[in-house]
Amino acid sequence: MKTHYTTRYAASPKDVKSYDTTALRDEFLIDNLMETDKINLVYSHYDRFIIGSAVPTEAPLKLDAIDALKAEYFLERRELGIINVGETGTVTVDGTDYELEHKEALYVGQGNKEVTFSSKSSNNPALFYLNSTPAHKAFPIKKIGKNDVEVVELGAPETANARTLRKYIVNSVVDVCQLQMGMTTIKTGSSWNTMPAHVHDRRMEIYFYFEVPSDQAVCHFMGQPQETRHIWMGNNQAVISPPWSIHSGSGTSSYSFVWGMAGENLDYGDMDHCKINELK
Ligand SMILES: O=C[C@H](O)[C@@H](O)CC(=O)C(=O)O
Ligand SMILES: [Zn+2]
Repeated sequence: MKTHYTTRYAASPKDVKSYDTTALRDEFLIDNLMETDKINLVYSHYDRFIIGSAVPTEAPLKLDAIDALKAEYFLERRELGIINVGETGTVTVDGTDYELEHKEALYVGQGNKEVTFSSKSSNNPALFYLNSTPAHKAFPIKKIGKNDVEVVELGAPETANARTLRKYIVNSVVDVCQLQMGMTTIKTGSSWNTMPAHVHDRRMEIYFYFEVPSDQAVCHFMGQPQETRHIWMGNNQAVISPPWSIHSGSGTSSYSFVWGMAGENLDYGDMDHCKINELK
């Protein structure tokens, strides 16, 4: 079995105030993604969101039903979003192949029994980033190519937050139960994502940072708006944002990240914005 998983529990903001660097990283940082020939998953108790990666080289990798699900197969009561941030690869769902090029996505609805991942070239593998949430309705599988995404330009160079946001898995593009996923790329010369910061107490969120140069980093900010903490992050690392937490980062270079969320509603724009000069 090549599907590995660890569990993360939910934390109270009262407790998180007293966390030191190690405790904060142990609880919220995910730093074992994109290991080759493995499917690595984190089962979070926030909205029972699963974060993971699949990097097949020579042999395909099969998504197993991890014990935490107590299900016959992984998608028995779940839906899955996949974004390929590597080279061309194929996701096979119950015998049907879906080829995903760099930055293409696939939505796989509840009830599909077998999901496997393979790469076109074992030397330049696909890097499949995975987000999965509980689902109570079976929606059709849909591939989201580069031209299917909704593109939004945000920010400005003067405020160092000029960025392009691409909505891949949102309910105006694909029918979903509760999963939302997209990708944001910071423009050269800008550093901030999600500034002004926001919270959405109805939904948790995961940021997966990639395209971070190996000698650079992103300083990710979390916590209640008047009680923030930071986590320094490198390439191919993800961070869990509890519903009560801001999620915003500033990089030492340009970078990209995949955002994924789930919870009470499917309204992407439902955010409570924080005043920048009131953050603490
Ligand atoms: O709830 C929405 C999410 O936090 C992200 O989509 C925000 C983001 O990518 C950005 O502003 O740069
Ligand atoms: Zn958000």
